[in-house]
Amino acid sequence: MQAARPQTQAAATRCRKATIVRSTAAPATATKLNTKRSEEIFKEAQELLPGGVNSPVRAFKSVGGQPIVFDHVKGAYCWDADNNKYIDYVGSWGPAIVGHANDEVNEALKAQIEKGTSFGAPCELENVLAKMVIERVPSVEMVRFVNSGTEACLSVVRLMRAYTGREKIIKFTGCYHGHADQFLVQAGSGVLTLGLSDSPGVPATTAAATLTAQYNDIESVKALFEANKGEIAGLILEPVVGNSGFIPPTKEFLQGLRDVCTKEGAVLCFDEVMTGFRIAKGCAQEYFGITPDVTTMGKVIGGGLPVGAYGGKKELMQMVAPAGPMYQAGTLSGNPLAMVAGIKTLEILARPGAYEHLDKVTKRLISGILDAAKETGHAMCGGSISGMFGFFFCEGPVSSFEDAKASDTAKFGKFHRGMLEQGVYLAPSQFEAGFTSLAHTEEDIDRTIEAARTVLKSL
Ligand SMILES: Cc1ncc(COP(=O)(O)O)c(C=O)c1O
Ligand SMILES: N[C@H](C=O)CCC(=O)O
Repeated sequence: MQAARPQTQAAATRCRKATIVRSTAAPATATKLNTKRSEEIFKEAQELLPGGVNSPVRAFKSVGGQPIVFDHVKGAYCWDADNNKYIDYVGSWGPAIVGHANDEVNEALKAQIEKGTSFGAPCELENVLAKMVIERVPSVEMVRFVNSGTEACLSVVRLMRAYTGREKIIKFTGCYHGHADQFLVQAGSGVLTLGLSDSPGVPATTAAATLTAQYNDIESVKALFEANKGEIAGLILEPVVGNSGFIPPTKEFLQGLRDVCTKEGAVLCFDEVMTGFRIAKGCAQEYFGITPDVTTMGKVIGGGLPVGAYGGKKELMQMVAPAGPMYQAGTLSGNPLAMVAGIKTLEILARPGAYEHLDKVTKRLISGILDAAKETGHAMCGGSISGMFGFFFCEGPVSSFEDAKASDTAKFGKFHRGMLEQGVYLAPSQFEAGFTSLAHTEEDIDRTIEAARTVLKSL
């Protein structure tokens, strides 16, 4: 076991000093995993489900090899169908922030199951979770619960349009806001991982109403507002990008967006589906001190059950039916199980030391991995905020999707496979952020850093 490593200065600074050394050593495939059951199950799945999966990035297409088929999860760990155990840094793509299958969340869920799993009618649990969200998130005075992040984001765009009477929206290249038509324009996540710049089936008129700017480049945003005077309903962004890999914003960039939207009468939306309650108790908007007009949420707010939400100033939210004319509905919206899991998760996150723990373990992880890359002669840059992190195989700094594309994705693929063989489960794409949880211990982190050093040495 490696001794505890002191935390060093910001990861982003260090990565610029790393040098590229191409190694001829064999890739880290020495300890071959037994994945026989995973292979059998995935083979059958390919006959039953498109690509064998229900969401594209799970298929491991960009890192090569077969996906690991999960059997069960607990705390910071997951086990596959062949009973291999991994330290998990995907956390179901973010929701598992208090650790997988958390006992307290599970107890609350079991009690709710006895009372019913779906009502399709108002219940007090909706008020409880709404109050927790409103208390914590600076921009939210009223909230509507939906069933996914996609649903939250597409609803918010409808709201922007209903409120302003304008049609065009601005998003950033490499940002992902779910799979609704208007977002499949230079999108991140699986769209980027699979190299699909957009998708067939999206009407040209819909795509044309989505304008794209470059992240961390306020001038590219101002130019769009200038060229489309009085036509832009709103702007949506990931306040910290996780869907082109981990890319933090500058505070000046976020402030610039706030100022330009106010000046132009456009609605500013922070898509906090990934960052919400992960970056800070009051989400990224609290962390950076910039208040958007509307916010979308998902992942953590459902504590591992399918949920999404959007909220904002009362003036805007009163447009939503039945308070106002903008229609949006859902059979399972406000589902009592999802509400219960969200309430318990937010309750646990409010306890003293929760965000300090996330910040501490994640900084230790990223600084250890970057040190290992430096020692072994690999160009790598990266960083973290609270329980969200990422790294790229390139000198850096990476401040936009355009920079991220220059990273060595083939090397990432080999690194990913090597880490699996060392018992570490990372997101199967260079263009996805990583997540830690309250269940990750310093021992887990040190084991991961040691694994990274072993794999990097072999690349
Ligand atoms: C920032 C962001 N917005 C929206 C979404 C869409 O959420 P969902 O997958 O729950 O539809 C995701 C993740 O997929 C996301 O990371
Ligand atoms: N990047 C996506 C969400 O954050 C990954 C989840 C998915 O699309 O399956």
